[in-house]
Amino acid sequence: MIGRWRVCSRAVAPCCSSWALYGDGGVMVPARGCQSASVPIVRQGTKPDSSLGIRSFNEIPGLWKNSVANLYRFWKHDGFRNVHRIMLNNFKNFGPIYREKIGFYESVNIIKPEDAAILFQAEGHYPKRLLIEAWTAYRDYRNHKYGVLLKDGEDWKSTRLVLNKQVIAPQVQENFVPLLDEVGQDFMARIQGKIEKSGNNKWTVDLSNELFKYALESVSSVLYGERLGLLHDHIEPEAQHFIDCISLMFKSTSPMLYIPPWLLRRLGARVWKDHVKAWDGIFNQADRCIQNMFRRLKQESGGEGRYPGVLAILMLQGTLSIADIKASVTELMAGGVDTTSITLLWTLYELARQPELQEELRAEIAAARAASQGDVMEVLKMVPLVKAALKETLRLHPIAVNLQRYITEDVVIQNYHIPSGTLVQLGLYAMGRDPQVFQRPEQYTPSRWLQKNTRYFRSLGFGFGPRQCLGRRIAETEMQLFLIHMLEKFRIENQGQMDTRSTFELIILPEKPIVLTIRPL
Ligand code: HEM
Repeated sequence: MIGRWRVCSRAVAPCCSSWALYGDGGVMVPARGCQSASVPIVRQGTKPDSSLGIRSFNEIPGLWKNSVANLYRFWKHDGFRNVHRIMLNNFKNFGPIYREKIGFYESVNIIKPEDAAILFQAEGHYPKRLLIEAWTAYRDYRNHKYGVLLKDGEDWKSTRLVLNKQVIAPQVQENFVPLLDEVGQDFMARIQGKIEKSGNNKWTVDLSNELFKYALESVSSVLYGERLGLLHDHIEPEAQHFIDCISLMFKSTSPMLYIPPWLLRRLGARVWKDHVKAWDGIFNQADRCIQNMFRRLKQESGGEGRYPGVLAILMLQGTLSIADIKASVTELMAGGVDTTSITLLWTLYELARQPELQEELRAEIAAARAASQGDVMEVLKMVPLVKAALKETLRLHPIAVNLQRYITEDVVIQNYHIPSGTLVQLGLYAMGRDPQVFQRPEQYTPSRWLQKNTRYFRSLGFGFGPRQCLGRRIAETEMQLFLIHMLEKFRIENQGQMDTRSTFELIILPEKPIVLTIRPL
């Protein structure tokens, strides 16, 4: 105890709150004990003690005193689409911690890995992100249940624990691999077909819509154990509509982070109407897939040993209610499209700029193929550079601009007292580009992740702890298989494009189309 404050140097390793660890920083199932480490955390107390030199919450630099003026300034600088660049600037201006209030959105923002460690240590047993009111408002409006993404407290935890076992536990990967590998191979056959059709031995294209289809086909095959057929030339209009709705859902969310959805709804604002239209499309398509699945389950007596998909397993298991399963499966489907496809697009963009890196990756993949004698699971264990490339993409082009938690205890970060209940955000985009955290951050260098001691609270693209990305296992497997197949068959070239800027539409995506040329090896 120091004064009224207790300083605790408990573990800030990637494991806390009595959950056991799965993979890279993943904390998934209840377990005993916690690892040890050394970051001091103020655990209790109501007021900062100036005799310790700890500065008060109100001394944190930033723009938080006039939230309406801040909203106006933010809107004038096209902030809705520039959140990531504004954060980067704020860290340059205010230093490694700043406080902000824009409209009704109030936060403390941090950038250092060691501060991220303190943040996640203080996330409590039921980690909570910023509630995206637009998403809950839609569900309340249409009377839909909340799924794992939006649930809270014990309700979230019990659902998440059931889902973890089917979606993210290491042992489920072998169920997914044959399905995802098949989708990967079909995608490559599709590219080959396009190249042949072009008549000049190459295909020059903005791949984004193709990648959306690849991602939806992949996630659906895992969720429903069945192919949607999106990699054919003619796809069902509902499937394309679903893809368009996901983009619209993300795009229409970002203004509603700062302006309450109930107000926009009352004003009959376009953004609210678009948002409803988008979620309606998402829920309708997910419902169609779920209904098909029900029908199939009733008709089929036995699955001849074939993996039936996450949805069927959850239904047969009967631990969650049908309404809960539907809500979470819809969210998994919605979360599984733009995230992986945009990450793959950025990866191809970076690889197109570095032909020699493509060769290095090809050599690694060829060696893994030769050593694994046709076993895809084995190949996946032998491609560290492929995995590092995806990490590097998420460093420079993270899907989420920040990671957020409402802290459940008082902490001291950068010598400022932050009271329990505050929304603290780790600037993921800004951290990835901070030269004090990553040497030569502007360079795409996957091998940096192969060096020892580079990972301490730095590789956080999928979040951290028990509330990290639930779809991580699917996403990683899907993206690794994609790169393996792609690099085995094709060379990726760019069109001499200058740097492509990114824009914020709740997730970070390229501002303009990325046009690539794909040639057979
Ligand atoms: C490159 C791909 C992806 C990235 C970078 C990504 C990133 C993230 C991040 C940063 C979070 C918040 C984690 C936190 O707060 O600690 C998250 C949550 C989530 N993601 Fe992903 N994601 C990806 C793919 C997917 C896929 C493929 C799915 C579905 C199959 C998915 C489903 C979810 C769900 C359901 C949550 C909420 C989990 C919860 O609240 O318990 N994500 N994701």
